[in-house]
Amino acid sequence: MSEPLRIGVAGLGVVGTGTLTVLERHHELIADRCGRPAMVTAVSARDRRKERGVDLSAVRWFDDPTAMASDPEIDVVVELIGGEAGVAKDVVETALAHGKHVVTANKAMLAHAGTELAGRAEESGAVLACEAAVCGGIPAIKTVREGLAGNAVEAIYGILNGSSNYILTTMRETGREFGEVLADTQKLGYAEADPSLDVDGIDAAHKLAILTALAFNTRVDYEGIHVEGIREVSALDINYAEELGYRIKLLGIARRADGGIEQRVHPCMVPKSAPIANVEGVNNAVVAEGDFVGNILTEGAGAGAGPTASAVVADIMDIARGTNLPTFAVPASNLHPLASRGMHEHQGGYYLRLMCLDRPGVLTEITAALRDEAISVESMVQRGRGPSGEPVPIVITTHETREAGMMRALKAIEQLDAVLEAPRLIRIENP
Ligand SMILES: NC(=O)c1ccc[n+]([C@@H]2O[C@H](COP(=O)([O-])OP(=O)(O)OC[C@H]3O[C@@H](n4cnc5c(N)ncnc54)[C@H](O)[C@@H]3O)[C@@H](O)[C@H]2O)c1
Ligand SMILES: N[C@@H](CCO)C(=O)O
Ligand code: NA
Repeated sequence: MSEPLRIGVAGLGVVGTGTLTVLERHHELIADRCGRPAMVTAVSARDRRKERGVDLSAVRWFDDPTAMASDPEIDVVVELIGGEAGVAKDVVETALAHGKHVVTANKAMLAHAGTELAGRAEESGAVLACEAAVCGGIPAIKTVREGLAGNAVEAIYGILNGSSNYILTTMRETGREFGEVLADTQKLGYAEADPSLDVDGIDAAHKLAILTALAFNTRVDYEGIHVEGIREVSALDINYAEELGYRIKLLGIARRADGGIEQRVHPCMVPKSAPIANVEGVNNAVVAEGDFVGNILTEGAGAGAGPTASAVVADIMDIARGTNLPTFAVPASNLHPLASRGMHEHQGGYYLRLMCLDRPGVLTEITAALRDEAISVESMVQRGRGPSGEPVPIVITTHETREAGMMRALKAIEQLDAVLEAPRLIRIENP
């Protein structure tokens, strides 16, 4: 058997201790599959005395993870500290500068500096691997980079944030409102330290930025993503969605379209019959559309110690086997600039919910605003009548139309005297 691969782990939180556990428990299996052992020889975290349930007696401890990243006795640095910049990025840059391979789960860092870091890895001949960064245990990166290598990818999309999916699922199942369910996510162990990263769509956008680069061989362009979260989704909209045959899901979508690639994260109404509509709770799912293979859906746990560590260890094993694949499927120097397609050019169907005074002529005013933008109504629901002066919901779905026109129509509708609250708009997606 060959020399052991020597691993330094920076960060011993949920994913770090999970990674140590997998490497310890499957020591023999990993050595058999790789033809050499993979051994953690050094670690770094903030608190040396903390009890973590893993045996650290035989490993070297570094208070400074950057010092560990330049240690000549280490072959692979596993960065599991987190954070868009700061110490995590210092660790990765230091390791790559010393020609060491890097495995990371840090989607925030890669969304902002992925192209640059992949370039540094290429220059030093090192691997920068990040399967754990995109939907934890789901092999999303391997599926696109390796399994679909012979396909042109038309689109990649999915449920990329488990906390938001849990909130939407629970709202639907219990009829509770967003604010009441939000607190539950903290107990799941899935939420980011700052839960607004989850519910405002930012975490999903971080992962989408990485997937887009992989699928389309483009530079990572987080700034080009249109991002909306789920705070505004109400129990009322979830009920209407059910009635109309849809589920509301927070999707991250990157699709080739005229003039470039559309990248967006927002709540979507998807037909209940679509496989992705039935991915519930904390689960994630990624769908890739390849020109030869068709649609591939992978579903599973996008977070948690075991699933995320499973992906970290798979990357470590690639390195142990001597596999050196580019981070984003092509060498970083060959990544194309991404021609971002603006949201105003998006074409799709829309769900609108308006809270209106129930009086003669209101519907005519609303449909006139839609007609003026050549928007064709697919269905309209107005039911019930509240106490005098109370708003009643009017729900409209439209046929496919251009977002720019829809936004103009919405502005006109919002200004009508009979429309009492800001209209709610949810895009309809037919995956
Ligand atoms: N938790 C998940 O399920 C999950 C899933 C996918 C990706 N990730 C990503 O994995 C990474 C780690 O997440 P986590 O949930 O394990 O975080 P965590 O907060 O549980 O652990 C972070 C660890 O980093 C250490 N750390 C912080 N600052 C440090 C410093 N200056 N020097 C040395 N160590 C330091 C902490 O002591 C802690 O051990 C993040 O990038 C996160 O986005 C996590
Ligand atoms: N906060 C993330 C964790 C995994 O990236 C989620 O809820 O999916
Ligand atoms: Na993954």
